[in-house]
Amino acid sequence: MTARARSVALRVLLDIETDGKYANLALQQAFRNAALDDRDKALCTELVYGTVQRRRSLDALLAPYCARPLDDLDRRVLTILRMTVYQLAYLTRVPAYAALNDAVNLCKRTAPRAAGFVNGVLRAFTRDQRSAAERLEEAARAASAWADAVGIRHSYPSWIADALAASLGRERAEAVLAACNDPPLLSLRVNPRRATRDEVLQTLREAGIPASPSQVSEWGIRLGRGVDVEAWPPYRQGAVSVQDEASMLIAPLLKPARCASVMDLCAGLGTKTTQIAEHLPDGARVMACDIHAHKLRLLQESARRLGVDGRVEVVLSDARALPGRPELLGRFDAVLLDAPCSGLGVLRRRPDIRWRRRPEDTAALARLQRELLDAAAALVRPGGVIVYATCTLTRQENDELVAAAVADAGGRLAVEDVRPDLPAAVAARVSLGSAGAWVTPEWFGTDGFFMARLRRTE
Ligand SMILES: C[S@@+](CC[C@H](N)C(=O)[O-])C[C@H]1O[C@@H](n2cnc3c(N)ncnc32)[C@H](O)[C@@H]1O
Repeated sequence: MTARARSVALRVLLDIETDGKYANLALQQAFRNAALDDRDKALCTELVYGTVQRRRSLDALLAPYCARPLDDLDRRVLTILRMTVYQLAYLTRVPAYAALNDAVNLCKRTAPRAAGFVNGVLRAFTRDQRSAAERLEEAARAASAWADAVGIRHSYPSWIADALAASLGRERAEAVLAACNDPPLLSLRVNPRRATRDEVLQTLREAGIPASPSQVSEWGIRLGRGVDVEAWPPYRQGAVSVQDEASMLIAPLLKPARCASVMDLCAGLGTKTTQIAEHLPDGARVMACDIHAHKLRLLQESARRLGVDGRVEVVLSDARALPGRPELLGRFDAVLLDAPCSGLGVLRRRPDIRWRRRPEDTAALARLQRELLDAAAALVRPGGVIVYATCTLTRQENDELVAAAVADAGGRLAVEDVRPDLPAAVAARVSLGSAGAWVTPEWFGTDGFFMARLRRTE
C-alpha cells in the first residue's frame, strides 16, 4: 500500500464524511483527478470502502486508546485514525510500521498540531498484544443491548440490527449482517435467445475466466473474479446480462412464457424487463414504466443489445398514475412490481448505504409501495398475477404490506405459494413469511430479496 494511495483515500473519505458525497462517486471523481496506477486504485478503493463499511467497529477499536471522546476529534484526525486502524485490524498484508508512518505524515500535512496525538494513539494500539478480533469482541460484549453488540461486531447502526431481527430472528439477522460485509459476487444471466448456459460457460473457459453454473438460477453463471464484462464480446453481442443470482428468481414467477402482455411498473434500468422479454412468446409485449427518463433510455439500450427491443415498450410515468389510463385498466396477464425500497438486502454493494438510511425511511417507503401495489392490482386482468418484490428485509415493506393489501382487497387478491416455481435448492432454503418468500444473503452469497405472488381472482 503506497503513501499516494493512502493520501488519495484520505481525501475521498473526507469528501464522504464532511461533504456527504456518495462513496462510489467520490472515488470516481478522485481517480479522474489523481494519476494512480491500477494497483494504487485498487488499494485506494479497498481503503475507502473498508473504512466506511467498518466505521462503527473501528470506532469501538480506537476508543480505548484515545483520552478524548472520538466525537470531539477533528474530522481529519479521526479519519486518519480510522483509516489506519482499518489497515492494522483488517488488512493482514499491510506492515504496521508503514501504515503508522504514513498516518503520521498525512497528519503532519493536514492537521499538523495533532501529529503527536495520532502517533501516540496508534502506537498504543499496536503495542496491545491482543488481536483486533479479540478486542472488538470485548467491546461488543460490553454493550448492554443485543443490537448494540451486533452493531459493534459487524459495524451497522443498531436500528438495522433490530429491523432485521424483527423479520428474521436474532440468529439469522446476525448471519445476514455478517454476510453483507463480504464483497459482492459477480454473476451473469444468460439470454436463451442468443446462447445456452453451457455455450457461455465454454466461451468463458476458453477466455481463461473462472466461472461456474449458478446453484440459484438455471440461467445464472457465477464468475470467480472481477472481470471487465462489458468489454467481453459475448456481452456486447447480447448473450448475457449482469445480474445478481437471487434477482434472477423474480421474473420467472410471472411465467412470462405464458403471457401475451406484461407490465413492469418500476422497471429502472430494465434488468428484469429484459429477462421477461427474453422469455415471452413471439408477438407478446412487456411495457416498462419508470419515473426517470434516463433509466428508460438505458433500458432501451440494453433491450437492443439483447435483441428484445421489439418486445419492449417504455412509458415514462409515475406508475401510480397509470390506472388513470382506461386502455391499461385490467389489461395485463402479469404485472411486476419491483418496488423502490430501503435496500437492506443489498448492503454488500454499497458500503455507505447503512449509514445513509434512516429508520423512518421504511414507513415512508411502505406508503409508496402500497400505492404502487394498488396500481398493480388495477392494471392486472382478472385471473392474472402480480409479482411483488423488494431487495429489502423489513417486514413492514414485505409480508406486512402484502398481507394488508390482500386483506383490504376483500377476496379480490389471493396469495400464491411461490416455492413450486423456485429451483429446488432455493425452495428448500427460503423462509416463508405470511405472504411471500425471503431469500437472504448468507445462504448462497446473493443479494437479499423478498418475493410474493398475488392472483387477481375476479
Ligand atoms: C428497485 S428499482 C427497480 C429495479 C429494476 N426493476 C431492475 O430490475 O433493474 C425501483 C425503481 O422504481 C422507480 N420508481 C420509484 N418511484 C416510482 C414511481 N412512483 N413510479 C414509477 N417508478 C418509480 C425508481 O426510479 C427505480 O428505478
